[in-house]
Amino acid sequence: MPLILNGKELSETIKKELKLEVESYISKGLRKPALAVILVGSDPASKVYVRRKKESCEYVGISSLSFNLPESTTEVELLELIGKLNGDDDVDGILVQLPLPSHINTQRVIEAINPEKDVDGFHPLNMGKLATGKDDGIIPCTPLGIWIMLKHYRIETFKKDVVVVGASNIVGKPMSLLFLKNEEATVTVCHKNTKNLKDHTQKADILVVAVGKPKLITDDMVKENSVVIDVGINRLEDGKIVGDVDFDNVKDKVSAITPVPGGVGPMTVVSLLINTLSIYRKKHGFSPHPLTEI
Ligand SMILES: Nc1nc(=O)c2c([nH]1)NC[C@@H]1CN(c3ccc(C(=O)N[C@@H](CCC(=O)O)C(=O)O)cc3)C=[N+]21
Ligand SMILES: [Mg+2]
Repeated sequence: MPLILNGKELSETIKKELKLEVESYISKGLRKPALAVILVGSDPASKVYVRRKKESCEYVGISSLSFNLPESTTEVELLELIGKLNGDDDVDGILVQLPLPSHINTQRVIEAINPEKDVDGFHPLNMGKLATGKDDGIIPCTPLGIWIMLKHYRIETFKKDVVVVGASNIVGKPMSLLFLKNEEATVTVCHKNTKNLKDHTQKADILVVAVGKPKLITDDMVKENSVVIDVGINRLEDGKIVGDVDFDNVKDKVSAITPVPGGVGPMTVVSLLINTLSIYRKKHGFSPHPLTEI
């Protein structure tokens, strides 16, 4: 059996530590950290994710301010709310749940968030800082969560051949930039126009898959004893949630693998808390959060 990278368990351990950390700020007389969560519309999956984020905030002692806006909200109304939250000194982080309804320009919304409050790290300034190796930006939650998980399990990344499948702005691109930081690993990014996916994935010491296609990755596509990180969240017709990797088919060939659910997803949520605390720490004259140090 491979090592199962248990993101659920690790996220719970980290949340307990974050709870103690927040208690220490409160006992110094500081205010509670606060995260504003904006949800536009009523997509069922988005509602589930937002609820998870809010529950996790409450557990560690971060106030979560909910803004549940109707599907009919205009872009101008959303931009006005963001402007108000940007100017509110008691709000540390702002998260706009994606995807947004199609009548709203997502990029314009992301760029309206004060980059210092951009807990998702999606603002071009934060993406640019990650791309240029500057350490004072915010790292997107899924890549940060994966990095923390790899380090926790003492999986070596230095000089490894990493293959990232999926080139999205929220996972694939920032993940590849993180592995490239300090010239840590050799990175290949594959996407829907990659000519022969298997030629690339077969060479990966660490394979990260973030596409959204059940069973995309089978045993013939992975290298023996490699590490497989599955970011996919696919809901099947029977309600079951599976990743992009055919877990049962691949598991006996690899040395470590993340399950879905219980792998990357919970690490994404815990990274949102870490990013919120990091912003709060900087605002109160502390160093960035140690878990954001790459
Ligand atoms: N602005 C923004 N930031 C995000 O970070 C963001 C977003 N929008 N939109 C949607 C995606 C998706 N995402 C997940 C978070 C947690 C789980 C998670 O906790 N998954 C659990 C449970 C899965 C389930 O039951 O649905 C697991 O994998 O074990 C999954 C996916 C954050 N996203
Ligand atoms: Mg994310």
